[in-house]
Amino acid sequence: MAQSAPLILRLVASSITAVNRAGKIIRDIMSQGDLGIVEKGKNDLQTEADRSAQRCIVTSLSRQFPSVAIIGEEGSSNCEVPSDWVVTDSDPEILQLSCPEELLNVQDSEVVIWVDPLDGTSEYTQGLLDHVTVLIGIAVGDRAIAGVMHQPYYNYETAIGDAMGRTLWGISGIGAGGFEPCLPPEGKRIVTTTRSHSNAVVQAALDALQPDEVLRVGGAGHKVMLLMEGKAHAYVFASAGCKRWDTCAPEAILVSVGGHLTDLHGNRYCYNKNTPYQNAGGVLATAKGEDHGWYLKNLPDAVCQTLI
Ligand SMILES: Nc1ncnc2c1ncn2[C@@H]1O[C@H](COP(=O)(O)O)[C@@H](O)[C@H]1OP(=O)(O)O
Ligand SMILES: [Mg+2]
Ligand SMILES: [Mg+2]
Ligand SMILES: [Mg+2]
Repeated sequence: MAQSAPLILRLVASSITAVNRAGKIIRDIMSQGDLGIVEKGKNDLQTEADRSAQRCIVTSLSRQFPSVAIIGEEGSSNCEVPSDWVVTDSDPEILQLSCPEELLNVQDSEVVIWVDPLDGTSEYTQGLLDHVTVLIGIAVGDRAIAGVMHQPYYNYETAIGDAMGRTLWGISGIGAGGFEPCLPPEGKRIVTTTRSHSNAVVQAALDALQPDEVLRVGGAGHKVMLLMEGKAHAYVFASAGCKRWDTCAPEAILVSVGGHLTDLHGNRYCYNKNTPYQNAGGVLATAKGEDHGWYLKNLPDAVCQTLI
C-alpha cells in the first residue's frame, strides 16, 4: 500500500477491496443454502452472511488501521477469521486521487468507520437479492465524509461468476465513482420507502407528500442508490428503525453527488463514536436538484412529533 497517500484515500481504497470480498461471502452463503437465521428482535433478522461479512470487513480494516474506531452492526465476535477473508490490498485508482486540502491531515483519532455488512437482510432472506448492499461509511468528526457501497447481486441475471456485483464510492470534495449519476425525471414525484418496516406513521408521511409513485424496496443503501441513479426523487422513512451504519455510507456518497440526507426535522446526523446508534429522527434523503426543504415543509407535524 502507498503509505504516502492521505488517510482518507487509504481508508476508501481498502474499504473497496473489503466490500468486494464481503460480497463474495454473501453470495457463497446464499448458494450453499444454509442462512443460519437468528432473530435479533421484532422484524430484525441476522444471518450467517451478516455475521461473516462483518468479520471479513472488521478484521481486514482493523489489521490495516489498528487505531481507527470501527463500529459494526453485528457487534464483535472472537471467532477466528479464515485467512482468505482478510484482504489488505487497496484499490489503486483511489490512491491516485487528489485529496482536498481540508482532508489532507485527517488523523486516526478523528475517524469512525461505520460498517453495515449486509443492508437489506430481510430482503436477502426472501430472495430479493438486488436489494442487498454492503456499506462502509467513513466519518471524520461529526460528519459522514466518505462512503463505499457494494451491491453483490448487481447484474445477477446476466453476469457470470465473480463478474457479478458493483462497488460505488463517494468522497466529500472529490466526487463519486463506480456508477453514472443521473437526475430523476422532471414533473413527477417518485418516493421510495421501506417494504418490510412500514407502519401507520410511515404511511402518513408518504400520503402527505402526494407522490405520483411509491417504490417500496429494501435497504437504506439500495434506496439511496435509486436517488442517485434517477429512479426516485426522495427516500422517506418516518421511523426510528435505521441506525448510523445504515446511513453513513449512503449519506456520504449522496452528498458527494449533490443530494441531501437528514432526519425529518432537517438535521444532519452526527457520526462521531459517542453518538447514539439509532436514527431517532427518521430519514429524509433527496436526489440532486430536489428541494429538500419542500419535503420538510410538507411532512405533517403529527408525524414529525413522533420522532425525536
Ligand atoms: N425496525 C427495524 N429494525 C432493525 N433494522 C431496521 C429497522 N428498520 C430499518 N432497519 C434497517 O434499515 C434498513 C432500511 O430499512 P428498510 O429496508 O425497511 O427500508 C433495513 O434494511 C435495516 O437494515 P439491515 O438490513 O442492515 O438490518
Ligand atoms: Mg440488521
Ligand atoms: Mg442496514
Ligand atoms: Mg445490516
